[in-house]
Amino acid sequence: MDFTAVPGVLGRIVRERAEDYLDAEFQPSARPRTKRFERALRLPGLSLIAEVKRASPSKGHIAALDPAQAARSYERGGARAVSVLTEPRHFGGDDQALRDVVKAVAIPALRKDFVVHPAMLAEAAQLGASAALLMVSVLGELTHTFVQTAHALGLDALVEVHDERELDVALEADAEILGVNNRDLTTLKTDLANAPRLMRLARARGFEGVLVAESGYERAEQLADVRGLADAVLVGSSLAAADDLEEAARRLMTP
Ligand SMILES: O=P(O)(O)OC[C@@H](O)[C@@H](O)c1c[nH]c2ccccc12
Repeated sequence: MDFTAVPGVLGRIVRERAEDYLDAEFQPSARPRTKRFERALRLPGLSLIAEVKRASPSKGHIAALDPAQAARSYERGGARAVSVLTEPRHFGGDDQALRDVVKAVAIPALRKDFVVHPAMLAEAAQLGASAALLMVSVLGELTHTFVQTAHALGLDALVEVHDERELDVALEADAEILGVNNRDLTTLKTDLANAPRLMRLARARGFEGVLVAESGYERAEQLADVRGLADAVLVGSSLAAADDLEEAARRLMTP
């Protein structure tokens, strides 16, 4: 795969990840799909996917979280799933964080990384994740193949889009769980109107799967626009930076 055309900050990260996995071998081990992640998001009301995020390109250092402790706090605060960043250079993640979280909580875990190689999906399954993030901005027309690979490994795939063109690709790829990112990962600018707009468009085009609004949420009032539209919301920085993660999760989700 060639990622020279991926622009901005995203391009840099993706090329680094491609280099990391240059010699990786993909050894598929088929597993039945449990759809644990998908089912958690489909529970009545707006589901919270809370993210273990220690740093980011837009915020720099966020918090020196202990992943297991953080995930337990999120779970007590009502989170229905936990997202764990495993990207090491810009997000302070690692594989051990995911392993620790899976052991610590009963709710399903999402591997959050810049997936550029199928070996990263096999790894996600091995580490105990129930789902993996797939970004259309990175995978383009290969998204379909990666969705199929994730499913064959027993994983749910959260297919992320940021604009209308990417939405078309995701729908063509038979995504079952669609994430709309409010943040443009090439410029790091966030616009909270983006997720509601593209989620409405997805429904208008006949998408019947699960919808996830991603990024930039800091206060309960900001969720008004996605209630009744999204099945779930993915929140990282504002929760991770809080003194009391459990309380922050609960407060954010209380309308
Ligand atoms: O920290 P925030 O603004 O609450 O955002 C969380 C999550 O949506 C964000 O971390 C994210 C969304 N898509 C990604 C892709 C790669 C890395 C990170 C992300």
